[in-house]
Amino acid sequence: MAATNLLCQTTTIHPTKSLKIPLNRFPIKPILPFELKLTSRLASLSVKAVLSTAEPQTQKIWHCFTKSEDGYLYCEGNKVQDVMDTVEKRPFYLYSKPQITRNVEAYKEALEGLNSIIGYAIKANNNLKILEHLRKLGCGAVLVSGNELKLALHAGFDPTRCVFNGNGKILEDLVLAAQEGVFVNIDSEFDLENIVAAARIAGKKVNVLLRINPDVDPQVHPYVATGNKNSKFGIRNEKLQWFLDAVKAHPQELKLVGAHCHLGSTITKVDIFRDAAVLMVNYIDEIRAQGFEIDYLNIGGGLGIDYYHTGAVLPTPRDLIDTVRELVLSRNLNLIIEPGRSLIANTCCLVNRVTGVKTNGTKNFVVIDGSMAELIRPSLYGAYQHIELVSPSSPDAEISTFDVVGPVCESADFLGKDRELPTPTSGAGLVVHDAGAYCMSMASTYNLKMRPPEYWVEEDGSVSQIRLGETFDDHLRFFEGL
Ligand SMILES: Cc1ncc(COP(=O)(O)O)c(C=O)c1O
Ligand SMILES: N[C@@H](CCCC[NH3+])C(=O)O
Repeated sequence: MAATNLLCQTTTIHPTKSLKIPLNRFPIKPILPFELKLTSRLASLSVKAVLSTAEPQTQKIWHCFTKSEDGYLYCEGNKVQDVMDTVEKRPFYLYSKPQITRNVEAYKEALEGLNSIIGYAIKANNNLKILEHLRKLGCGAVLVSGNELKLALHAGFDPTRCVFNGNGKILEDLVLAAQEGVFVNIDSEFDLENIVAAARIAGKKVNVLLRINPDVDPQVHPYVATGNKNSKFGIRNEKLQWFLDAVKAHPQELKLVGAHCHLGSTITKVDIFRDAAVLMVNYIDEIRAQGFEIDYLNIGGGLGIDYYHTGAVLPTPRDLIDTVRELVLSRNLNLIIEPGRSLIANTCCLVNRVTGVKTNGTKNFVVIDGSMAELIRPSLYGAYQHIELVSPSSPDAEISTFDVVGPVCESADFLGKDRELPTPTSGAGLVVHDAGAYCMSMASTYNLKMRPPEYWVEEDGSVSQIRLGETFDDHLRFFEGL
């Protein structure tokens, strides 16, 4: 595939600039000041970028997908149209492997001078090739199921750099975690009992962290908020003493090594992490005062990304780490972080083909072959993901406002609402950006839309398949021999 000089593009963003953001471009709509009734779809809102004191004066943002002046979309020097012409004719995910590396390097550089573990949250994307690459780059892993743990082991992750999270961990999975020496987060009274039982079965003492729910509002969609007091995750501080006593009562089974919190996902203000970290180090002081020698602060994941493609100033991994650095150093702690989205989301597009264009009453639709089955975030959270065509349209293509929808038999089956696009022709390529996190890993086979294949652009610019697409025969296999 043709390599061009369009490798990666860097944009320098100035934090004081005012941004014009169309109101229909907020990813998760039911939140805060943006729940306004629009009289015009094209109405826009002036938003002054709000900066925390921890944020730098300029930031570098990498884009691995770039548009050339003549209107073609490229991924690391590959024309996406050329990739489409080469691979199977069905929706597919296209990743940039170098971008994954760059994202990890950004975290590693930010963490210099700290003892730390980058625990990649496997739930964001569980492609085995991607996991192996992240492991080679030095990441640990964060797991929420026994199968994620098995996959992490399969991908070669060092289990002593893995953390097992979750509010409903089952005994069998905890036994495996205990055998392998994985850190386990205690989430509830029954969870603690199960971890004790697992330690006995495995004949191993388990390194545990207390998942404390600090009741800090992450200012995100309620479905992805986890650190406020009514959340199903973690323990409340009023119960802290009960858990400390329970750990003390099981010296053969449990070693308390740290405290964990995870506030939620898509967080775009580092002050939120700072507020939580202040509370967490205070808990750590209290816990240490009772004679526990705990060494780890785990601040979870949650850093958001620029889904809107507005060039907005968003906190980088460095901003996140800098905001907690002094707190971590002052208590001589090891820092664990659990990024998912900020490591993988911007490395990938879902590439689709336009099936046709239709108009119903006042609404225009672009119907594509991809759908909520391949990428559910817009349907589930009303999330915004940027959409564009991969090739230039003809000069006479009328620009209109479209809902971009799939073929699935649900009115919730949309990838984007009210998007301004040149009217595409049937067969045109259309991408949904920032599809690396919580897209393929949340894909389903609803309406028997089989899960799509995945490809990545390698460091040398070549394109390789990194997952086969599911087929109809795969579905039939579930019934063989029954
Ligand atoms: C406990 C825990 N850690 C890490 C993550 C990863 O979050 P994100 O992908 O937003 O970085 C999640 C998901 O929200 C989580 O629940
Ligand atoms: N699935 C969510 C993130 C959930 C994070 C897991 N606690 C999303 O797509 O944004």
